[in-house]
Amino acid sequence: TGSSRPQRMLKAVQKNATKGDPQSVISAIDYYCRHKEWAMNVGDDKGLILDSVLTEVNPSTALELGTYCGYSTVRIARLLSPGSKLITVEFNPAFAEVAHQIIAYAGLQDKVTLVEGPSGDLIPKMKEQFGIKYFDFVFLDHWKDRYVPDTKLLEDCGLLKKGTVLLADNVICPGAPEYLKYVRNSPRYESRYYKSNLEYTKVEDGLEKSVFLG
Ligand SMILES: O=C(NCCCCCn1ccnc1)c1cc(-c2ccc(F)cc2)cc(O)c1O
Ligand SMILES: [Mg+2]
Repeated sequence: TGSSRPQRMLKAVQKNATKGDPQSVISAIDYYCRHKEWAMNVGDDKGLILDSVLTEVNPSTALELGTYCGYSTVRIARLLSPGSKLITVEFNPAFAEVAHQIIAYAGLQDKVTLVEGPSGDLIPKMKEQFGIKYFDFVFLDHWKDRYVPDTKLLEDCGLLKKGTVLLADNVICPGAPEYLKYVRNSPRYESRYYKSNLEYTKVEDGLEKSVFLG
């Protein structure tokens, strides 16, 4: 049988990027997805917003929900200070397999723990299994109808502290209307919308940044 879109993306990285150079991996994926084959990476436009929020937060422990092929995993991990850790959760084994290889190609495997499985089951195990007290930063980029239940789960499991930053992708396209209502109406969050565009297109999309107030 033929290759998958993630496998073709990996091939493009292996062909066009330099091993151990995260920026070249990011550029190779952006070029491929803009000129050859669209894919649901956060992309270069929203990626710049992700970079700026990350640099501002400078998290010691970060969580990503929705690894896909590891594009945003590489964007996040390349900006982490020495000793900081990123845990990334992927439900789809085929996606996780490609992501492992792209993260390793970028040379960032020591900063990243990729966990396969349903986020709803894994979040309650974070403290015991990964020795996490709380997360300083959470990037939500998985199933859009899981943003609210998983945010509530993170609260209930005591994984958020005063000042933890949640950054959610796709709040306009495909959209996460319940999530926007939840964080914008809750007294426990201070939210702000960063307008941008859907990766590699002219369609509007954006990121919602929500600071947990404790
Ligand atoms: O569905 C998305 N992501 C979740 C993928 C599966 C997550 C599996 N998982 C991981 C952990 N727990 C569960 C997504 C979709 C689009 C999109 C936009 C327009 C369009 F026409 C088609 C698609 C753009 C994105 O940026 C996205 O992120
Ligand atoms: Mg997304």
